[in-house]
Parts: sequence; C-alpha cells; structure tokens
Amino acid sequence: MTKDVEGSVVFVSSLKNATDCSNSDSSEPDSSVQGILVRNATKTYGIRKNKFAVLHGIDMRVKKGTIYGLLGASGCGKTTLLSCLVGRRRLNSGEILVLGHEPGSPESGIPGPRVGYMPQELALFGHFSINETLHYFGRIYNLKTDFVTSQLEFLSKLLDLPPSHRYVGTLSGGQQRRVSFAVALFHEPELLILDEPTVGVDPLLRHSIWNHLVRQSVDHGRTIIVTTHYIEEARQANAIGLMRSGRLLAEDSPENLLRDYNLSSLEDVFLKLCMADCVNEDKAANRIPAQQQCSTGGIDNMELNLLQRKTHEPPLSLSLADVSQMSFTNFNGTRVSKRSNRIYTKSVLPSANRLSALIRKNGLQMFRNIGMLLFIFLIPAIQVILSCLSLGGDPSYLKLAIVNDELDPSQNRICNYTTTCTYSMFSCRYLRFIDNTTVPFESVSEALPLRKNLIKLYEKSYGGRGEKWESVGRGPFPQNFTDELVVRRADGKFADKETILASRIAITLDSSSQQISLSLKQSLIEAFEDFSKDILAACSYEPTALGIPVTFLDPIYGESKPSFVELIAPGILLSAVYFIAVSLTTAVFLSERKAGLFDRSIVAGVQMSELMIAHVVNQLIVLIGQTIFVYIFALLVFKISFHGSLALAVLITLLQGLCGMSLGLMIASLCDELTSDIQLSLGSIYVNLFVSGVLWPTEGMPVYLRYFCFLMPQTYAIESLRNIFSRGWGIERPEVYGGVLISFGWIFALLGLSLVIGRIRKLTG
Ligand SMILES: Nc1ncnc2c1ncn2[C@@H]1O[C@H](COP(=O)(O)OP(=O)(O)OP(=O)(O)O)[C@@H](O)[C@H]1O
Repeated sequence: MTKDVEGSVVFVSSLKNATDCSNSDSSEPDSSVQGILVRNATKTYGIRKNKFAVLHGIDMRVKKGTIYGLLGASGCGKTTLLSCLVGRRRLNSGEILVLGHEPGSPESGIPGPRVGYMPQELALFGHFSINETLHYFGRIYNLKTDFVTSQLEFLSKLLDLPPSHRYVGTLSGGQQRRVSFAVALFHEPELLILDEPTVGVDPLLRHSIWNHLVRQSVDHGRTIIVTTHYIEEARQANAIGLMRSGRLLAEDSPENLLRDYNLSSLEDVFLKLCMADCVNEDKAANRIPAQQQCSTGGIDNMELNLLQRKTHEPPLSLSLADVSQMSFTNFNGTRVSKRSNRIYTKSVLPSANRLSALIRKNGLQMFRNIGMLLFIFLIPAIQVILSCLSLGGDPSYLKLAIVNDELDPSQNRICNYTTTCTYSMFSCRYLRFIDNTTVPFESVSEALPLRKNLIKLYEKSYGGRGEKWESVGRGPFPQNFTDELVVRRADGKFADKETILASRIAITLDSSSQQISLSLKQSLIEAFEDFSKDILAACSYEPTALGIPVTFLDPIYGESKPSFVELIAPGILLSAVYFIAVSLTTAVFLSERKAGLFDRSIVAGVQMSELMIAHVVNQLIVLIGQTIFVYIFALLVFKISFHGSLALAVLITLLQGLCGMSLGLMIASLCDELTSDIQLSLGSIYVNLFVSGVLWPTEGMPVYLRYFCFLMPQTYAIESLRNIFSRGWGIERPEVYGGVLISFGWIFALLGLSLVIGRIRKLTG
C-alpha cells in the first residue's frame, strides 16, 4: 500500500512494520531505543484545598521513529502530559524518559533543540513576518542563515505558506497554524510534539499535515506525538493512546484496537472504552445499577469483560521489572548510563546566540511601532510635566471680599492715599500690597451671605474647572484704623486694649483647604510687612525696625523660597520610571505567556535567566530613553534646582526602573490573568505612591507608618535623590549610597523571588 505525500510516495508498509513491533520483546529493533517511556505519571494542579489530580498513574510508551496519536476528550490531560514530556512541567510522582533522558536534565537536550514543539496556542509574534519568525527561532537553535533560508523555502512549498514577508498577525487562522507547524519542524528535531496541529484547519490541510508527519517518521526516523480531537485522523499513527480523565484506557496500534474490539471505527472503540471505564468508576464508587452514571448501551458481558481486562492491563505489556528498571534501562532492556549517553550538555551560562535572538526580538517588537515606542519613552516625562504644572504652585486668582469701614466719602475718606510719609488711609495703602483680587463690600453682613454666590460666580468666570475654592477675607477695617494704628505704634508697650482692637485687621478665612488658607495667611502677613516697610522708608526710618525680630538667613540647603515641586520632583521622577517599568514588564511577560510564546521559547531551549537578561537589556534601553526625557523636562524646562551629581541621579533612576521591572517580573510570575496582574500592579503602585514619601515627607507620617514606609522599594532611593537634588550630596554620604545599595538589594531580591515562584509554579501548576 502506498500513500501520496505531497507528491511523493511513502511506503506505508514500512510504517506498519514499526507499528507491529509495539510489544516489548527481545527482537525489538534498535530504532525503538530512546523513544519515550512514561511510568505511573501522576500530576496534580493547585495546592491544599484546590489541589486536584489531572494525570492518574499514566503508563505510556512511544517507540523511536513512530507516530503516536494521543486521543482524548477536552480536559482529559493531554496537554498536561505533553508539557511534562517537553520539560515544562514536573510530575508529582512517576517517571519520564524522553530520548533516553529525563526531560529537563542537563544532558537530555529537552527542552532544547532535540524537540520541536507546537503548542495548542498559536505561539507566534503577530508583529513578525514569517521570515522574521523563522529567523528568530533559527538564532535560538543556533542554525546557519543558509540553512534557515533553505528550510524556509522548503517549508513554504510543503505547507503552502503565504509569502514570507507577510506579517503573522495579518494571516488567516489556518495560515497561522501552518506557520506554527513550520516553526516546530524547521530545525529538524528528533522529536516532534504537536498539540492539536489540525484543530480548526480545513480537511485538505489536515490531510497534508498528516502526510507530512508520516513522511517525517518514515523517511527521517522522527518520533512524533500528536494530540487530536479528530479520532479517525489518528489511523495514520503507528500507535494510539486513548485517554480519559487523566488515565490511559488503551494503547495499541489502530489496527490492533479495531481488531480486538471488532469495530470498524476508532471512534466506536473509544466510545466502548469510555463506557467500560464508566462502569468501572461506578463499581469503584459502589453505585447500584439504578444510580449508575454510565450507560453500558449495547455492550454485552463478554465485550465488557474484554474491555475491563484491557483497561486494567498495563498497556503494551510493560512489566514491573521494566518499570522498576526504567530509570536505568533503555527500551531494549540494555543498561544505559545517562552520563555515557550524554549528547547535550546544558550550560549554566546564558548562550550568546539565544541572548542575541531574544534581544533582537525584543528590539524588533519595540521599534516596529515607533508611535508606541515614543509614547513609552515619553510617559514618565509626561508625568513629570503634569506634576510640575499641576502640583506645588501658589494658589492664585483667589478673591478677597473686603469690608473697609475706614472708607467714608462723606468725610472725604476715600482711597486717595499717597506713597509719601503721610498718615492717612492706611487701609487702602495696605490693600495695595495684597496680590489677590479684592472685591469691596459695604458690610460684613453683606459679604458673608454672598460667599456661596460668589463661588458660583467664579466657577462660571473660570471656565467651569470644577468648584473654585474661594477665600472670603473679611477685613472690617475700623473706622479710625489709620489713627488707631499710629497711636498704637506711638504708645508701644503702653498701648491700651481698645487701641489694639481698633487698629486690628480682622480676617476670616475659608479654611476648608489647608493649602489655600495657609498661602493666604502668608501673603496677607507679608503684605503687612511690605506695607509697614513702605511707610517707614517713606518717613526715612529703618524699614525693618517694626518687623518681628526673627529672621531667616540663607538656607543651608535648598532655596530660600522652597517650592512644593522641589520636594516632590525626585519622588515623582522615580515613581514614574518605576511604575512604567512594572506595567511594561508584566504586560510583556503575561501577553507572551498567554499567547504560548513563552512556553515555545522555553521548549526551544531558552532559559528563564536568558529571558530575564534580554528583558533587562531591552528595559535598560527604554529606561535610558525615559531618563533622558525626564531630566530634560525636569532640569531644563521646569528648572528644578539641582545641586548634585547628574551621573549619580541617573544611576539611581535607572536602578529604580530596574527595581520596577523586577517587581513586574515577580507579579507576572505570580499571576496568570491580566486582570489579577493589573489589580496587583495598581495596588502596589498606590501603596508605593502614598507611603514611599513621594508626595509628602516621611517625617509627616505617623511613627508606626514610617517603619512600613522604609520597607518600600522606593523610599530610600527617593530620599537619596532628594539629597542629590537639593543638598548636592555625593555617593560618600550614607543618605545617598543607602538608596543605591537598597535599590540593588530590591532588584536581586525580586528577581530571585520571581525565579523561586517560577520554580514552585512549575511543580504545582
Ligand atoms: N495551569 C493549570 N492550573 C490548573 N489547572 C489546569 C492548568 N492547566 C490545565 N488545567 C486543568 O487540567 C485539566 C487538563 O487540562 P489539559 O489542558 O491538560 O487538557 P487537554 O486534554 O489538553 O484539553 P484540551 O484538549 O481541551 O486542550 C483541565 O481540567 C484543565 O482545566
């Protein structure tokens, strides 16, 4: 019998010969050595209460150079078993030998170049062309460019791929699956693990894929495991494993199965096996017939016995001796030393070709979308710009309602004050030094009820920017304010209470906003100081003679008129860089994992440490861009005072970016879903923002919160940067190097934690 495979002729008889050797005997050909052997594989997901078993003591055997069809309903554990075979997950108990070695062991080459893996998900980069996709994996496998090019040509013809310049994201579902298949095949691995390669593809393509698989096993001796829901297509496999609920119900060649069960289709065989399995489950659960969960349908007793016997037999006559020796013997029963059989050695050091492939891939993804790249570079700068514009400015456009009782036109008391040494209409002369807009009222009783109306009025006049906080200062200047003030100054310490009260400027503020009332208080006091200096100077006295005898000299550090922005700028700058790094990293890693790209790269031999290093390199480029923009805006545009070493400040900024990246990695290793990732990232961002001293000095926090505050990754770094910005301190000061060291500490701790979580999840998930 012959089969036409993409125009070539394949002798299926040779395939069948291999099939017929499914029983383990002494005449087993050498080709069966180093296939796949699974013994008593048990795998659970979850921990504690949520723990549930997915694989229940599976025994499975795949001969080298054959196709093995792993069949079973959705959720029966096929993908889980495959992920254990390719070393992505660990069994809880039981053993696996793949090509003579335990997957994941240094000498196995799995994960690595010996295996071609096509996961269920597409696992391709949508922004890459077909050409770039294959070249990326070519670099991962360290293949020569000529080879990659020729394979691309060959596979394009074989799988009828679209032109290689087409971007994967623009291809149809079927075309994408063919590209995915090409990726699994193109480095010509010894072992092909294909998780539902034919799902969602048209029958013609399915036929062509199977033909190609047959050819790969027959002509090239490749071992192939294929999972599929389409049971009948697996007739072309040499052996079939029928799985149900984490157990292998039967394992044999298609012909043997059909013959043994005397049925014409594999679907019927599978149905019968499932029914028999159900009956067994009922019996085991001690259910009486009326409660039986399964219908035995038309299965008679003899068939049932046969099915039940087969179900309980170890598949393919795996003897206990085989099983107990499995770790040390190959399928022929010959003792194999894993060390002597070493083909691949896994270096603990990152590989240069894989690193360059990953860095190139990241770079390509990053630079492909220039708009997005610019946006990423500019986000922290935009945050700094918005912070500088919106925070820390002195409240302005505040109106003060003025009630000036000194005014009395009937007595010629109008605001016609002079700037000479004349003691008249001091109230008007004082108001001249107030920057705010003043609104005159006749009386206090008139001014106070209008407060609400005044607010509304201002809301309109300022373009509806929300409720405008107004301070209605009520300054009932006493009628004889000027005279009383002169008397009070003249009497000095002998001034009586009445004079003191009559020479007061009484102010009632709207104190619902601390910042606004504080700033008003300050400006009103400063106005009085300026007013008294003005009169004293005009009268040729020492202008400062009447000021309070407390003076603030030049500050030791910082500006004599410090602004709030100077306080928050270092924190805003670091937190902007940090948060973007957290969210970028989680987004990149989670989306790659969701798309199956992560798994595919790992199975291709990429190590977790290489993924991390490549991401660090990529992230550093982003960080450098962000830092340049951030400092340009902070120092050159907003002219935030800076007294220290720019190099040191940049170093701390980069370290904090890396710290955010490490936190992002940890979150990505903890979360599977984007929603939980966003929740965790946002949660951490807000906690960090409020208790790291970004917006308010830690000295202003309750003492118990300060302890917590210094446990945050940014607190010391922000303090360091403030010290560099405003005090000009250098690395020799503990207040500066503390932030550097603690940032390093956080980076290593978070990266280490990510690796540990990754390992734990490999065991439990
Ligand atoms: N990481 C995980 N954590 C928890 N449960 C999981 C995980 N992966 C798979 N499962 C569960 O394990 C069971 C087996 O899943 P698996 O993907 O191995 O089945 P499958 O036979 O490949 O299904 P399908 O044919 O639909 O792909 C399912 O109930 C699935 O929900």
